[in-house]
Parts: sequence; C-alpha cells; structure tokens
Amino acid sequence: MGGRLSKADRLAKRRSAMIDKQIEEDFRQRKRECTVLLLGSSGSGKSTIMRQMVIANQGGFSACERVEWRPVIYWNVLESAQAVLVYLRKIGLGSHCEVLNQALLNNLPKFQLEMLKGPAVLPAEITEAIHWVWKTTGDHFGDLYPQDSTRYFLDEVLRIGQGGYLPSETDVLKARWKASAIQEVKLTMGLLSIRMVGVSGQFSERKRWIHCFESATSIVFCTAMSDYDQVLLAERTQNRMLESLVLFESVINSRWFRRTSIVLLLTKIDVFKNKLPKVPLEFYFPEYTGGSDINKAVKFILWKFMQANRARLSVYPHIASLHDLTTIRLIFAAVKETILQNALKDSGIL
Ligand SMILES: Nc1nc2c(ncn2[C@@H]2O[C@H](COP(=O)(O)OP(=O)(O)OP(=O)(O)O)[C@@H](O)[C@H]2O)c(=O)[nH]1
Ligand SMILES: [Mg+2]
Repeated sequence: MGGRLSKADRLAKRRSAMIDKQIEEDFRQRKRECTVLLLGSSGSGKSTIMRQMVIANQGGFSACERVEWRPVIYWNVLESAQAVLVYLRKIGLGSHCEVLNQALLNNLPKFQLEMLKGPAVLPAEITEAIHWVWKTTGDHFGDLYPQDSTRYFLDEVLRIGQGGYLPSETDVLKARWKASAIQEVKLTMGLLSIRMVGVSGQFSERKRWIHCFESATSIVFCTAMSDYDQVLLAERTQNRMLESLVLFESVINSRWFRRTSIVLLLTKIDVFKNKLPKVPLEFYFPEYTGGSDINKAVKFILWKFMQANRARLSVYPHIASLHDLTTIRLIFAAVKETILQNALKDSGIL
C-alpha cells in the first residue's frame, strides 16, 4: 500500500511542485530586477535624466504624453516671464514691463480658470507681450537666468502660444516641474528590468528618501557643476555646491550603501563652460588655482567630491550636459554598463 499514491495525493504533489517552480521563477525574476535610485539636490537634473531614459529606451514620448506636458510648459513660460519682469524692475527698466503687466492683468485669472477646467491655449495677448519684452530687453540679461531653461522658453514663446500647440520632445526635456512625489520609470536593459526611482531634491522632501534606500541596487548621484556660484533658495547664505557636497558625503558614507557602487553625474557642463570665464571658481573655492581652464576646473570639482568618499565605495564619475542628445547617449551607455555590471554581480550571474 505504502508505495502507491492516491489520485488526490498525486494531484496535490503536482500542485506543490508547480508552486515551488513558480516561487523559484519569481525569485529569479526578482534577482533580475534592479532599482536605480537617482539622488541629488534640487535642480541637479534627476527628472531630466528620467525623461532622457524614456527617450533612449522607449523611443520617446507619444503625442498623448506630450499633450499632458502642455500646462507645465505654459507654467514654465509664465514663470520665466515673471522672472524677466522682476529683473527689469531691478535694473531700472520698469517702463518696459507695462505691456506685459497689462497683458497678464487682463488675461491671467481667466486663463488659470480655463486651465483648471481642461485644455486651454496661452492667451495671444500674453504670448505677444512676452515676445515683445524679451526681444527688446533680452540683451540686458547676459547670463543671468533664474533657471537654465528660461531663455529657451522665452525664445520659443510664439510657437508655444499657438493654438493646437503640441510640445516637442525638447520642450518636455527642458520643462521644469518640481514634482514632490517620488517618480518612477520601468525600463529593460539587456537581461535586466530596471526600476528607476527619482526623488525630489527639495529639503522638505528629503525625509522621504530613506524609504527608497533599502531597495536600491545602484545609485546615480547628480550634482550641477554650474551651481558653484549659486545659493539655496531656502537659505541664501548657503552655497549650492557645498550643500551638494555635504549631501553626497552623507549618502556615500551612509550604512545603507556599504555594498553599492555609485555613479556620480556632474551635470550642466554646458552652463559651467559658459560661466567659468566670467565667474571665477576661486572666488567661491579659494583653494582652486587653475583659473579659467575648463579641464582643471572639472578635475578640481571631481576631486572635491571624491574626497568625500571615506567609505571607499566604487564611484564612477561622468560629466554631462543633459540636454545634449548626442553626448548623452554615450554617457548613458557607460552608466547602463555600470548598473548592469553591478546588478549582475549582485544577482550572482557574474
Ligand atoms: N543647460 C542644462 N540644463 C539642465 C541640465 N540638466 C538639467 N537641466 C535643467 O535644469 C532644470 C532642473 O532639472 P531637473 O531635472 O528638473 O532637476 P531635479 O534634480 O529633478 O530637481 P528637483 O525635482 O527639484 O529635485 C530643468 O529645467 C532642466 O531642463 C544640463 O545638463 N544642462
Ligand atoms: Mg525632479
């Protein structure tokens, strides 16, 4: 009797084997999944990287997705225009503001209401006034822009203000949107599926970071090189690059990442290159002695960050202009390679 199984027993055994197989498969699948955490202070380029990843891996944004960016881009245009007004008043060109002030006064409340209800078009009076003010006063601004995409959106205002405006890929890429939530995109890279998680770098949001730490297999830490002469919005005496260094130091030496390798992405090299000859780096970092030599300046900043690596983690640095589609692909290939190697090592495949 003992050797033979009843039909019910055989079925139960088969089911149990199937469940075991499923568990094993799930486990293998989970091992092939990895979570890349994007960290860095506000404005360092985390959201831009996520959008570039979507462009590079999923063939870009569909027309439907781009339409959804329209309100954000209108908001970017209006914010850029407000910044222009503030600056013009500051330099004594307040008289140039009148046309735009009036256009905003006449149209903004109605436009805001329309935006709440559904699709709306930037009012023509506002569009034309922004275009006129920017054309007549743009030269006075030199390199002074509160955001790096300000000039772009002001230059493009006539196209953006057209009825039926569909944001281009570049518009989406350059749009500034301070999302407070944690953002996530899923991508596949070779054998692996990657969950890329971007957190907001604003102070008020940083307490949420810790919830993402546990699941991270790789870290991409972003820092904007052009921040060396900038101060924090929240605390105007605090240099942004020093603040980013402190943040990097706390991330890299934290107990959460003892086994993690880190990609250090020095962003905004394009802005940095323009700024360096006009705004001496030594003014903000007196120990720097390389003058306006771009290579020396980049090396110095990199050295500052590498010094923070007391935990001696593997740090892979890259220098990038996140809007430059040709070089960005090379950077991504290298970053992908690092992430892939780490994930394969972690899952025991390598
Ligand atoms: N010129 C230039 N602009 C950049 C670069 N990287 C990012 N930007 C712009 O800088 C602004 C801020 O970039 P985001 O990607 O939104 O920054 P973030 O790190 O997500 O910021 P938070 O969400 O506030 O934490 C956007 O307008 C970007 O288009 C770069 O390499 N060069
Ligand atoms: Mg962001």
